[in-house]
Amino acid sequence: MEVGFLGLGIMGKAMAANLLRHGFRVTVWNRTLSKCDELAALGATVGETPAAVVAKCKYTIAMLSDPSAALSVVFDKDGVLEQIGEGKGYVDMSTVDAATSCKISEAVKQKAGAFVEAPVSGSKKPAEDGQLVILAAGDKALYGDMVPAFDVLGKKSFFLGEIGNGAKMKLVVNMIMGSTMNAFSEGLCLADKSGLSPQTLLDVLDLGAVANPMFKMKGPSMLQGSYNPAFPLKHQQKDMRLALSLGDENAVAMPVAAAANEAFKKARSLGLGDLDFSAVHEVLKGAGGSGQA
Ligand SMILES: NC(=O)C1=CN([C@@H]2O[C@H](COP(=O)(O)OP(=O)(O)OC[C@H]3O[C@@H](n4cnc5c(N)ncnc54)[C@H](OP(=O)(O)O)[C@@H]3O)[C@@H](O)[C@H]2O)C=CC1
Ligand SMILES: O=CCCC(=O)O
Repeated sequence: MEVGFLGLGIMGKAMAANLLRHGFRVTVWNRTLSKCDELAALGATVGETPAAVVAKCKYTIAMLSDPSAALSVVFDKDGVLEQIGEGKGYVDMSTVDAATSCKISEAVKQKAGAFVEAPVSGSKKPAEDGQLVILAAGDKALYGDMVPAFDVLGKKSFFLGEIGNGAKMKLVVNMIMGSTMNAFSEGLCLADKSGLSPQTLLDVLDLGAVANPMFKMKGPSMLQGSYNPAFPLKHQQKDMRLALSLGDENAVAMPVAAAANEAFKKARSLGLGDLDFSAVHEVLKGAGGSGQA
């Protein structure tokens, strides 16, 4: 199967490499074109523009930072819309809001193309290992066509119905994740300040009802103040913002998420946006925790 791939950041690079490893023919594009070199070395063809990739491939996947990037790659000059049309499918796996997805869907459909939104749960390592959870919605026939690719990229795909449902599900999941990260960080600080070993707290948590892969994976590096980015903090804050906006639209009170968002915003203002989202711990430490936890 031949696919185009737009966006070779942390996730896109791992996903495109995974498709190549599994025998897919992949044509890649990235705004900073030099980032295509590594994929070319693995066997990818390089497209000069999003339009060139769509012209070449029946199916094109995108994995871009945020709504503004997702819209730009579709609507700007040399964008997806210039070449999408009958018999071609566009699959946006970026985390965006439902309004962005709907706008792209409408434009692609007007050109007689097909569109699926398919944001993912899971970070850099699951992307490398093909263990993502895919939250798809939109054109059912295109979804069916993409199953061979989704089976390589993920351990499970959900088809959630009409466009927007994938985006909303993803935002709900990440809102919970961002709020949980804040509670976790506060707990590490509280343990430390009250004379307990934060490391022992990690061991205790891991054996109880709230044990989860995030605590297990991020806890030890948070205790060391090490935040090598798997999921950049700036993207987590974007997701909190979009989730809070979804809460506004639906009159859902979200005081916990709102407080967590403030901590992520503070972290961004301190220049931590490109670090892993667990770097919010630096903010919470500064707000009353010790310098150690
Ligand atoms: N990292 C993670 O753990 C996860 C991330 N996600 C979501 O996946 C998406 C990608 O994340 P990730 O790979 O981590 O992000 P990165 O920041 O590593 O990569 C972002 C990508 O978007 C491109 N981009 C940014 N702005 C524009 C623009 N205006 N026009 C064209 N391209 C643009 C970047 O190009 P350039 O190289 O030129 O800057 C790069 O390819 C995000 O929506 C994120 O929320 C979802 C699940 C997990
Ligand atoms: O959007 C990023 C999600 C990261 C994860 O699910 O581990």
